[in-house]
Order: sequence, then C-alpha cells, then structure tokens
Amino acid sequence: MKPIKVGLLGMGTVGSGTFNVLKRNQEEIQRRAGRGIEITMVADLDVARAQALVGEGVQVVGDARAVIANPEIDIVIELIGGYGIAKALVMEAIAAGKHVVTANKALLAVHGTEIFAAAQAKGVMVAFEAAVAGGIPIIKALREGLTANSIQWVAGIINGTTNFILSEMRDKGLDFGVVLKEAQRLGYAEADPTFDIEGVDAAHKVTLMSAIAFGIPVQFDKAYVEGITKLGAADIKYAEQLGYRIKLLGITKRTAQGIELRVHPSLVPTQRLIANVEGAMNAVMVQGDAVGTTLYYGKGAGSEPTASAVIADLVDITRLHTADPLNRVPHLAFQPGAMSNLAVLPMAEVVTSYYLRLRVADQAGVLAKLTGLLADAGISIDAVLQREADQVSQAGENQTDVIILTHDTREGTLNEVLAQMQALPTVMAPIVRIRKEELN
Ligand SMILES: NC(=O)C1=CN([C@@H]2O[C@H](COP(=O)(O)OP(=O)(O)OC[C@H]3O[C@@H](n4cnc5c(N)ncnc54)[C@H](O)[C@@H]3O)[C@@H](O)[C@H]2O)C=CC1
Ligand SMILES: N[C@@H](CC=O)C(=O)O
Ligand code: NA
Repeated sequence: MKPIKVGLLGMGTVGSGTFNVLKRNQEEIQRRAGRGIEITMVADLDVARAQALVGEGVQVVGDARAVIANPEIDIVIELIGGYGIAKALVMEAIAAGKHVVTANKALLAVHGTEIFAAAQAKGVMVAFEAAVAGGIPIIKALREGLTANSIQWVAGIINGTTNFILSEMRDKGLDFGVVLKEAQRLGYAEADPTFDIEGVDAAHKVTLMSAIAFGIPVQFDKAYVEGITKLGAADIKYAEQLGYRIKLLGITKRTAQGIELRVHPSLVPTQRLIANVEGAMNAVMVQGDAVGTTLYYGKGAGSEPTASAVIADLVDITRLHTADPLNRVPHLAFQPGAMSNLAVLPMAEVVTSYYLRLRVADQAGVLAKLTGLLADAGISIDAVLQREADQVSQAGENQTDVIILTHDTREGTLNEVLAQMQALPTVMAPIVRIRKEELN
C-alpha cells in the first residue's frame, strides 16, 4: 500500500522535531501503523530555512494554503500556533476533507467547539495529543485507558516553562527573568511567554482535559487563571520550611455543584511524587472512581518529546482510516505481518551494574584480592565500602563486610568472577549480589 501523505504547516521547534523523528523511526512506525507515513509537503514563512531542514526531496512552500489545496495530502499537521492564521488553516483543511493533527492548545481551548463540530460534520479527525503535556500520552489515557471510570479530578503540572522557573529559582536562587530566557532558548516557552507565566497555557491544557474527563464542551472562558508572576522567592522558601513545594497546578474536579476548572500556584506536600517533578518535566494525576489515583510523568515540552505525540496521532489516524479493521489496534502494537525476530537475550548477556556484599575475614590483603579479580575480568569499580569498626563485632570478631558497587558489565563475566571470589578461603558466606539500575 502506498504511504499516507502528510502536509506539515510550521517548521519550527515542534515541526522540525516531527520531521526528524518520523524520518529516523520511519521503518518501525510503518510496522506499527500498517502503512508508511510520509511528510511530502511543508509550509513555512521562512522557506529557505525549512528547505534546509527537510532536504531537497520534500516540497517546501511559503503559502500554507498550497498544502491544503494539494489533493494528494490526506493529513495536515498544524504547528504554527496561535488563534489567527492557524484557525483559518485548520478550518480550511477540515473543509477540504483532511484529517488534522495539531499541538495548538490555545486554538482548541478557545475555538474547539467550532473546530470539532466542523470535523464531525465532515467526517475527519482532529487529533491533539501534543497539545496537553507534550509527549505524555494523557489524552489517550483519559479518552481510552480510563474509559471505565467516573473521573473525579485531574490535577497536573502542565506547563514546563513555569515548573522550570520555579525549580531553578528554588534550587539555584536564580532570577525569574534569567530562567525565563533560558526556557525560551530551550524551546519550551510559547511565542508569547506571558501565556506561560500567567497560567494561560496551563489553563488551555486543563480546559481540554476537563472536556475529555467530564464530557463537557471546551470552556476556556470559564477557567480561573492565576500565574506565577506574583509569587515571591520568600514564599517558595517559607513553603519549603513548612514541608511544601509550590507548583503551578491545573486542576479540574467534579463536585455535586458542578465542575471546578482552575490554574494557580499551589502548596503541595513535599513527600508527594508530584511535588518532586522538577525542571521542564510535566506530571498529571487522574483520580477515577474505579482505578483510584494514577500518575503520568514525562516531558511536556521541547522539540522531539512533543513530536512524539504528534506522530502518535498520525499513526492513530493512519490505522483507523487505512488498516484492515482487524488490525486497527494490533494485539501487540505492531501489525501481525510486521513482527520482528529480535532475540531475547540470555541473562548471561545482559549488561548492568551490581551491588555486591561479601562477608570476609578481617585480614590485610583481602580487599586487594577481591578488587584484583574484578580488574582482571575488566570490571571497573564504582565504589567500595567497608563496615565501620563498631559494626564488626556484630559480624564476628574476625569478619567484616565489604560492599562493592561495579560499573556496567556482562552478567556472564560477573558470574565467573563471583565464582572465583566465593571459592576464596577469606570469603566466609554466600556473596549477596543485587543488580543496580540507574533508570535515567
Ligand atoms: N515548543 C513546545 O515545546 C511545544 C509547542 N506546542 C505548540 O506547538 C505549536 C508550535 O510551537 P513551536 O514549534 O514551539 O513554535 P515555533 O515558533 O518554533 O514554530 C512555528 C513555525 O511556524 C512558522 N509559521 C508562522 N506563521 C506561518 C504561516 N502563516 N505559514 C506557515 N508557517 C508559519 C514559523 O516560521 C515557525 O517556523 C504551538 O501551537 C505551540 O503552542 C505544544 C507543545 C509543546
Ligand atoms: N510553553 C509550553 C510548551 C508546551 O506545551 C510549556 O512550557 O509547557
Ligand atoms: Na500529550
């Protein structure tokens, strides 16, 4: 089957990430989608810059309407932003019968009712996973994964720029303005950063989540919005002393009287997971009556994290509209005919690092012997710890514990060294080995 053809409007931070990730992972994405997905036409005001980014094989134009007018294009990705030209282009793409993927939360939070109605009438999809919490699949979780639940509330850190500012101010004592400039440099901030710092961007996102969680129309105009600009450094410090962190939260909650929809700085107990979400990271908590509380964490902004969500929407649309109905949601995510025969490794081939605890005779030269065996096998040591003198008597007058952290090595190699260590007369008990995962 021929690839599905996609037109991309706006080759900026997210547009270039989308192009690059789709190109880099095209083979794997095709095996999931059941059909190739190709960006064949791009529009940007800066044609030369966009052409340099996509290379010669892709047509680049300055007029986005030329993309919409191209009958070969099935899906239009809108990554220009704002309510102006972006709204006109999205409405025109829908009118032309194209599916639309957008990261534009401002547009959907304010004009969503009109846009979704037009798409419904035309029988096309408007997909917007990237619009809320960037790369975190929160729209899919709310819309599909949690579909059995009566959702009670959703609360999240959904603006990377402000979370970055609050973290840097607290940890490094940096000035608000300096950190904001850095967030802009890193591509997190909106074209108009007042949207970030005044809570408007978070309100756009929580408005969309509220609609999906409670089945209500998008109603940005009803949201209470308070940003972080009036927050003093002293409040961040005092909150910390009282056991709280200040986070800009977007909250929407079902109550007997109606729906709460609000964005404001909030004190959150420091021991909560969400209080420890730092930098530009996002996290969304969802409370459902059946599932209880769930938490979704990840990068809410930036070029490729946001692209990840844009492409997930492209795959959804491709599957729904072109795949064999049986394989729209392939059982194992990849189309049945596109499974890989990658081998699952035997444990001996796994590479990881280790914590070792050895009960040894408390004699000179024992430690050197142990570290020598590791060195001979090419296993480097990250840290060594010997029990304190006052702990020795508990282990026995002539014995002590040695703890060794290794760097990464093959499990098979370590097993050979462990066997040699265990055979030493100075090793007095079975060696304890715990694998170590940095998970970063
Ligand atoms: N940057 C981020 O981390 C995230 C951004 N978003 C959203 O994604 C959208 C795009 O954001 P960014 O990529 O950061 O913006 P950007 O400012 O980096 O890119 C926008 C691009 O659109 C082009 N453009 C402007 N007017 C145009 C027109 N009339 N026709 C064709 N091209 C035009 C610009 O030249 C620019 O290259 C926005 O809606 C934003 O809110 C969503 C999640 C994260
Ligand atoms: N400006 C936004 C970008 C993503 O939506 C943010 O800082 O989170
Ligand atoms: Na998302």
